[in-house]
Amino acid sequence: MSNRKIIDVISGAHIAPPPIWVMRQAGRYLPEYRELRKSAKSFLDFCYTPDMAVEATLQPIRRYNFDAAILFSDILVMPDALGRDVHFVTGEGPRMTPLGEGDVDALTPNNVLSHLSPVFEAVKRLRSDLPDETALFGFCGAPWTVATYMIAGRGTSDQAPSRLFMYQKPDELAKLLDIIADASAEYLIGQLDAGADAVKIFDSWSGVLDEFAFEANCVQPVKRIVEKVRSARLNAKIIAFPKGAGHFYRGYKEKTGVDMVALDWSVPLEFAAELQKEGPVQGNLDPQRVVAGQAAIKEGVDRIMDVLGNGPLVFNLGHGITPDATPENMDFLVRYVRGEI
Ligand SMILES: Cc1c2[nH]c(c1CCC(=O)O)Cc1[nH]c(c(CCC(=O)O)c1C)Cc1[nH]c(c(CCC(=O)O)c1C)Cc1[nH]c(c(C)c1CCC(=O)O)C2
Repeated sequence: MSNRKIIDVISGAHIAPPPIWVMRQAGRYLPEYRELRKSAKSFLDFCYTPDMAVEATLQPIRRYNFDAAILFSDILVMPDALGRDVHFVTGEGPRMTPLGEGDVDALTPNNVLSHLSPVFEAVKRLRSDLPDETALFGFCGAPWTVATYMIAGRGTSDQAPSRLFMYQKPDELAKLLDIIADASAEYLIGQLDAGADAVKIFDSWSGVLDEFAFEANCVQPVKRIVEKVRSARLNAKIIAFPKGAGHFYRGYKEKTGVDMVALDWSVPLEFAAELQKEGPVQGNLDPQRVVAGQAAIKEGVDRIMDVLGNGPLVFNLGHGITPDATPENMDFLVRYVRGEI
């Protein structure tokens, strides 16, 4: 047993009430985040300034004493470190020049660790600033999800440009996924060495692929990262979030080798209970319930706890909290899950 509950659950323990943290727990629903954000030149500057990244990470811990803090950063620091021109347009999202002819070969994987050294500095400071019982998570994007932004140059609703790229340039895609996977493994090892207790791989766009493409573009690259990280750091705790994987959640833990799988809110609870027999699960409240208010939160939490509460569970939302959720509703969620109200 460790003194960090979430780490015990990731190792397979059942803890009641379940430990809780929330995807995007540092973010625009918090007034103190919006205030801090104003002082940053750009979103990437925010991520690369350890003082700011540390402060943003700690804000939700001060308010809600979550059982885990997640490093404040973004999955798109990876294409930035690989030499693409990443920027964030306020109110719209990330932008970069779509990959063109020869661009994959021109990526700069050897620069990644030095480019991302401010992130390691933030992790180091966080581990010493956080309460001892609060776990610290590092993270990266999964290769497929990161690749979708690099190929399209922006977020799209169905990743049609990346699916087309996959059929037209399969070798180019395979090369790209390998480059991102290897750089991401190094990046996660760096975060673990700086003090992260566990790392999470976000595959937010795994739900747009057929069974063959899911296996090749989501399962295999995540497995590659897990193997590389574990060959360097045997006991690394690794979580993955293959959002929208649906049926493909079955067996995902075993195939990739991760310790815990995060579930989106579309996963039926009875199916989630079967997945929980494969190992610990995290999830999966619809974030809109935290916008809607107390009745919606109670109903959703009760349903999850009825079905998943007797096994290894980390309570979380099924995706990130949205900016229109209120800090008061978040407070209610945390206290309700902890049985304080
Ligand atoms: C796909 C993805 C991205 N980033 C991330 C993912 C995977 C998880 C998911 O699916 O949500 C991951 C991410 N992004 C952010 C974190 C920080 C840690 C935390 O969860 O609190 C994490 C873990 C901060 C952020 N990343 C971003 C913000 C908002 C930007 C701002 O504050 O100006 C935050 C707090 C920007 C971002 N970053 C990304 C997009 C599409 C956007 C724009 C959409 C939006 O604005 O919500 C890419």
